[in-house]
Amino acid sequence: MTFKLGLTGSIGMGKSTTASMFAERGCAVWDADEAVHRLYAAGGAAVAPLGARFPNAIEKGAVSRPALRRLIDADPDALSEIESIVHPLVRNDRARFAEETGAPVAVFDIPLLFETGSDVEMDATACVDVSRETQAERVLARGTMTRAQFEAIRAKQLPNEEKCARADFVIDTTSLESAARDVQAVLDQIGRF
Ligand SMILES: CC(C)(COP(=O)(O)OP(=O)(O)OC[C@H]1O[C@@H](n2cnc3c(N)ncnc32)[C@H](O)[C@@H]1O)[C@@H](O)C(=O)NCCC(=O)NCCS
Ligand SMILES: Nc1ncnc2c1ncn2[C@@H]1O[C@H](COP(=O)(O)OP(=O)(O)OP(=O)(O)O)[C@@H](O)[C@H]1O
Repeated sequence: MTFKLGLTGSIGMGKSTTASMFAERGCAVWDADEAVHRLYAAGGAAVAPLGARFPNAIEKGAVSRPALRRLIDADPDALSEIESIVHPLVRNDRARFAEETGAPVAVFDIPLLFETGSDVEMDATACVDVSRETQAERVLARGTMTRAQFEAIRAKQLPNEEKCARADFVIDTTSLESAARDVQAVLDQIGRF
């Protein structure tokens, strides 16, 4: 049986970088954001059910995120309806991946692991952690969002201290060395390799 490790942490705290370190050590990796992009793309499993409820959200056979944003701006309750359609599809995608991978350990990179209650499906959970200053520097250095947008996304997520307190393992992403050391410690504890 594949051991399921849920990996989470606030925006820009190093989930993807840490997930790659697990992959380099033989783990299979599944990424929730990537799964949503796949489900929304033309031919993806979210297109028909979202289109049935929100016909305006479909453009060129795919789910349009700007269109969804406009719907949510007009009616904030739409978000929970969208989530009630999308989350079960994400959960199916994840379950299929867990069944099909032959890897001893599968890592599930899920930004909203605790917020969505997905942690209960995991055998263990890990949270990445770095100082707020470093987090802000790294996110803003990407140049993809303003400080206000960053703060707004952070405000929607559980505080990272809370995520780390709930997680079985904490991975310090202050440097690549500290993260690699903690990743190896997690794998040693899991004991599947
Ligand atoms: C409402 C939607 C359409 C808005 O999409 P959109 O990409 O425009 O906004 P979103 O809030 O997702 O992100 C805004 C910007 O911030 C970035 N961002 C948002 N959250 C994060 C995060 N945790 N880490 C990094 N970047 C983030 C996005 O890349 C984007 O550039 C979208 O969030 C959605 O479809 N949500 C329902 C599905 C869902 O719950 N997904 C979560 C994973 S299960
Ligand atoms: N251990 C580390 N040491 C040094 N830099 C790191 C480390 N981990 C991540 N970074 C840097 O921090 C930035 C954010 O990392 P990454 O993309 O892995 O975070 P994330 O949590 O997946 O982000 P998001 O929440 O936006 O998906 C990147 O520029 C990355 O190179």
